[in-house]
Amino acid sequence: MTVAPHFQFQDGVLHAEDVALEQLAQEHGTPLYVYSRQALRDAWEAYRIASEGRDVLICYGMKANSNLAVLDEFRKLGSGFDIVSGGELARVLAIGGDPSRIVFSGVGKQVWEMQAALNAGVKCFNVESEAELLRLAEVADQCGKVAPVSLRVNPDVDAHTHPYISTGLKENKFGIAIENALTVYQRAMSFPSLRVVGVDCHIGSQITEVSPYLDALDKLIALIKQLAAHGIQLKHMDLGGGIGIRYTDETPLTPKQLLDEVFLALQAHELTHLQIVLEPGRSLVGNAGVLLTRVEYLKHTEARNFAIVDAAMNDLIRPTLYDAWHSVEPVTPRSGGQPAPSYDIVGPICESGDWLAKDRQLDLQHGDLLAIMSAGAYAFTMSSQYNSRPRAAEVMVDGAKATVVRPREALDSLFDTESVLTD
Ligand SMILES: Cc1ncc(COP(=O)(O)O)c(C=O)c1O
Ligand SMILES: N[C@@H](CCCC[NH3+])C(=O)O
Repeated sequence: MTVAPHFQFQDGVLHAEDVALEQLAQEHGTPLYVYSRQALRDAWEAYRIASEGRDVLICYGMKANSNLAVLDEFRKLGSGFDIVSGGELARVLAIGGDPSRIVFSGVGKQVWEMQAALNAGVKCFNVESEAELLRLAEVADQCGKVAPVSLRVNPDVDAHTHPYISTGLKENKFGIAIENALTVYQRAMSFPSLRVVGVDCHIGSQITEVSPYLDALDKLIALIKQLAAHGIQLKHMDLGGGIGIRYTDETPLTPKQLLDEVFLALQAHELTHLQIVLEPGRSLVGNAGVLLTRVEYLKHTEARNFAIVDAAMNDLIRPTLYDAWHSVEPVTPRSGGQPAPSYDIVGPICESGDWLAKDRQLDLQHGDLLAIMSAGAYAFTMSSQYNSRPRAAEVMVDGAKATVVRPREALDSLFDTESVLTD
C-alpha cells in the first residue's frame, strides 16, 4: 500500500493505474512527473458529491498544478478556476475555460492583469487591500467596465499548518482585516465602476481539521449580517481552499465534512440564498502525481549515507522549503534479508539544502528507480531551472495508456530568452 490509491504495486512493481512506472521511466527518461487521470476524477467526485443539490462553485486553485491537461480535465468535469496571475488567466483561456467561473485572487494584481481579467469577464476579483480596490475602480473605469468585487478578508484564525502556508492570521500579508471590512465595502459601493458581489477568505493550506474553517465561517457570517444591516447584500461566500491530503498518516477532513457544516450554519442563519465558492488546489491533485527519479550514485560517508538521484530541489522544492515529508517508494523493491540502511535522498544541485527526503530506510543500488509520492501539487508548478537544469517532462496516465502532456525542456530552453553579449 502507498499513500496514493492510484499508485499501487501490481506483481511486486509500482504502477500508475495500469501502467508500470519503470516502463514510463525507460520511455521518457527521469526525472519525470506522472499523473493519474482517474485520481483527478475521484478527487473531483468527492467535491461533487459533497455539493449535490446545493449552489456550490468549485474553482480549482490552479497554482497547485497548472498543466494544461490537468486544467482541461477539471474544465470537462465542470470546474471553475481560482487564478492569481495574468499567466494563470492565459492558461485557463487557452483550454477554453469559462471566464464567468474564474475568481481572481492575489495581493499584488498589476494593471495589465486587471485589464486582461476585465476583458475576459471573470466572475470576480478577490480584492485584498483598499489600495487594490482603488486601482481596480480606476482601471475598470478606464476600460469602460464594471468590475465584480469580492473582498478577501483576513479573519485572524490559526489554520494549524506550516507557518509559510498559513494565510489567515493578522501578521500574514493576505486580505483585509475583518474589523475594517465594513468600511472598505462601503467605499467599494461608492464607485460606479465596481459591483460588490461577495466575500472571500482563505486561511491556509494542508489543513487537516474542520475547526479552523468553522472559526472563519463564524466570522464571515457575522460580517455578512453586519453588511446586510447596512444595506449591502452579497451573492456568494468563498471559503478558499486548504483541505489537506495524506502525505504519511494524516486523516484530513473531507469536502463533505466541510460543506455539511457550512450548509448547517447557513441554514441556522437564514443565509441559504448565498452561493458557496471553494478554491481547492492540493486536495484535487496532490495524490494524483508522483515524481520518478533514478539513483545515480550511492555515497557512504562517516556521518551519513547518501543516495544521489537525478531529481533535485529545482524539481521538487517542498522538502527543503517547508521540511515537507514525501514518502519514497522504490518502484521495484527487493525483498532483501539484511536490515536496510538509512539514506538521505539528495539531488545533484550545489546546495546542502538540495534534499528530497532524509533518513529513509531503503535497500538501494545505483540505477534503482524511486517514486517520490504525493507530488501532484506544488511540485512541477514550483520547479525552476536552477543550476541550468531543464524542467522535467510530465506524463498523464489513463488506464493502460500514457500520454506526454508536457515534454522535457530542451537544453536550448535554458538560453533562448537572453541576448548574448559579444565585444
Ligand atoms: C487564495 C488561494 N486560494 C486557494 C488556494 C489553494 O489552496 P490549497 O491547495 O491548499 O487547497 C491557495 C493556496 O493556498 C490560495 O492562496
Ligand atoms: N506551496 C505550498 C502551498 C502554498 C499554497 C498557496 N497559497 C506547498 O507546497 O505546500
